[in-house]
Amino acid sequence: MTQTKQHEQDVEVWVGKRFPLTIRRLGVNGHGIGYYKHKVCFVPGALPNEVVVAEVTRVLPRYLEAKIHRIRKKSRYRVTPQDDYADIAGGFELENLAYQQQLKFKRQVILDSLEKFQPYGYRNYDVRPTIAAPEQYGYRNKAQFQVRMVNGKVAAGLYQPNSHTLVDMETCAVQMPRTMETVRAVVKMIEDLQIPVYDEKKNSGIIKTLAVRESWSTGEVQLTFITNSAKLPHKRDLLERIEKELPAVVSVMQNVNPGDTPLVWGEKMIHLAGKDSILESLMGLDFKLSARSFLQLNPEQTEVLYEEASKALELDKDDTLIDAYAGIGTIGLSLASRVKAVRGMEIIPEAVADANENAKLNNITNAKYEVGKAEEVLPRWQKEGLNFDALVVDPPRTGLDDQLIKQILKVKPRKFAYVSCGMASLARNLRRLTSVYHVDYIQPIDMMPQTARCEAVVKLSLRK
Ligand SMILES: C[S@@+](CC[C@H](N)C(=O)[O-])C[C@H]1O[C@@H](n2cnc3c(N)ncnc32)[C@H](O)[C@@H]1O
Repeated sequence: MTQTKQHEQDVEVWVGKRFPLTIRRLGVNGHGIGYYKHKVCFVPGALPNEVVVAEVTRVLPRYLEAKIHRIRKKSRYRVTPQDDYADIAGGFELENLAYQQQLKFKRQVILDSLEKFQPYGYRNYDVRPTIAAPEQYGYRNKAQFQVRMVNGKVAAGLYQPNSHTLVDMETCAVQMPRTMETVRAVVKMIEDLQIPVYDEKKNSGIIKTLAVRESWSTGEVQLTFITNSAKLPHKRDLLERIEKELPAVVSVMQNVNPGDTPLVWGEKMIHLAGKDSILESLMGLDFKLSARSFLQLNPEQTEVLYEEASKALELDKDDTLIDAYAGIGTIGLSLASRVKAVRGMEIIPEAVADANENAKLNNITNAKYEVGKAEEVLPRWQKEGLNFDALVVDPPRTGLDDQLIKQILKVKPRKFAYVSCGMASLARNLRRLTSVYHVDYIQPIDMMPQTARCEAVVKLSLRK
């Protein structure tokens, strides 16, 4: 195409322009994708095979973003979302799509990532059908909502996609009901007591975020105020009301995270009232859970995920298992009775303290956790003479660190399960891992219905 033609096409598109668009497929973020004059156009909420009238919301050099102005031809898989704001707030991209199709989409995301990164032999991988979640709503154990003033009132919720416009969420159907009841009650208390909430433009005010986590097994709730400073005005009145009005809240914490930072959590924790943790039970074990520690968001499906990790490892009594990126030790501890020893590492100190305490709590004497980066701790353990046969890794969405991959390729543990929540990083990591390992299968598991997020367990074995 000549430069002049390209230019003519660009000026033909502007914010607000409307045109009919056929949706060809869903992108990794769950947004509908169509092509307007050969340019990719992302339309949140639009489904494959639909024809919509799209209204452009953003023009970028390589693609367009648009919203649905009207649906001309509806997908037969379109369903009515339970949340009014499903199309407004970010994070519920698939709420319009029938659940069976959501499961297919999640498997397809894996296939697309493999196609993009092309790890060795990828065309022959056994990518299994996605395991469905038992509950498609009401499963999520943690609400982490920003708190701001919206139209003169205290609001708590999620941002609109690509913006800092907060959607005040009075309900949220994917959340466990008690997490939402707690958020709304606390919003009212903040409003009544006139506690200043954060203003990012002025970097003023105190309460930035509310994090509410509920234990699936015990019903205990932990409430954390994430604040702009260690000061919390009207603290005594606030804690009194929480105690009186919210009996399920057994732990109240404050996390201090000053300034306008992209990170939600800061380093400093202050214990405000009750216990400093809540108790969760998974796989027949009890787990103490601190506010900053990671726990899977769908506890019921977590048991399925860990069972899949266990299947992929095929452990036996003489194995030493490394639980890398361990969180509070849920994977390693749930497998400890099947092996000789478990060693694990994790970067959040409170999580490691929880993991070691959780071992004691469950009378597990063959498991030990350490604070540190997997890529640094593992080589040290090697130098100290630790031999291991089995490895489970469960990294954040960014995937495995390069140094860790190098180490794994050197040590070559026989049994290796990769639990992944980032399909692009998984496919990228497999490119390197497959120089030594064979991908026996990839098992997708739906941990987060209504969202585009995918989780998978990969069974790897040494190449012959
Ligand atoms: C996806 S979570 C998995 C936690 C745990 N396996 C579970 O199932 O609950 C990833 C964990 O890795 C930790 N982490 C992040 N980077 C790390 C690193 N370089 N080394 C060790 N742990 C890390 C995070 O703090 C987080 O707890």
